[in-house]
Amino acid sequence: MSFSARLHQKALPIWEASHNHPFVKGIGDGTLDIEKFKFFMKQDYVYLIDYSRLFALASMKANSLKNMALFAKMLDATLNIEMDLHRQYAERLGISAEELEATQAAPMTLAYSSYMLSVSERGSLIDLVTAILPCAWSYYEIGKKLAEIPGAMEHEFYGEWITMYQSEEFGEIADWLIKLLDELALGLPESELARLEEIFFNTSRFEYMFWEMSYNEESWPSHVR
Ligand SMILES: Cc1ncc(CN)c(N)n1
Repeated sequence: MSFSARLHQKALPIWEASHNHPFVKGIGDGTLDIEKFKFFMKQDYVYLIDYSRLFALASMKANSLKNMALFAKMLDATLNIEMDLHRQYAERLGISAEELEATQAAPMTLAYSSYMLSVSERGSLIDLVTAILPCAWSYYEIGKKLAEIPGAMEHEFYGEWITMYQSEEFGEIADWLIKLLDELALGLPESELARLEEIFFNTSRFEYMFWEMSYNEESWPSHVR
């Protein structure tokens, strides 16, 4: 079994909980309360700013010129394609790009981005790739699953979100990260693999918690905002 398949198997119960989360189901059947989606969009935007920084860091830590260029491409795709989806949704919701960028990160957003940044800054390239993989891979899986629901991609509000995450271009990023992880993991001792498994498990948990936070619109208590 490849290392990525081992990680996927270990985190499967968490991934399934994400797939079955009412937030995700609500996007799929079009019933999600727009206020919850608005909360998610704003938090996701500030999350993606730090996620983009990780691609810049990955480019610096990359082991070849080819991989440097690929990480630079992912940085560009996140800043200019994925985040553009957020800017477009924001416009439809009456939020300006400036307001979106000035969103105050909620505790869970801050915890997730800070965890990924600290693991990636302290560790080597494989730590970074392991930390970001659930982000790219699980959204692609969710996108594909939701796209199977008849009419979901044509939904007048949530259709574009599903169309983006099920896209071939988005899938290529996930596939490339999976392949790179498996290459980097070759020959590593079990103690190292187990340490990486913990990182993957943690960011999978954070992915679930991000849906949970968004569904409940959980931020700082109003008196300490
Ligand atoms: C929290 C989260 N995780 C993953 C993705 C997909 N890049 C995202 N936009 N937001």
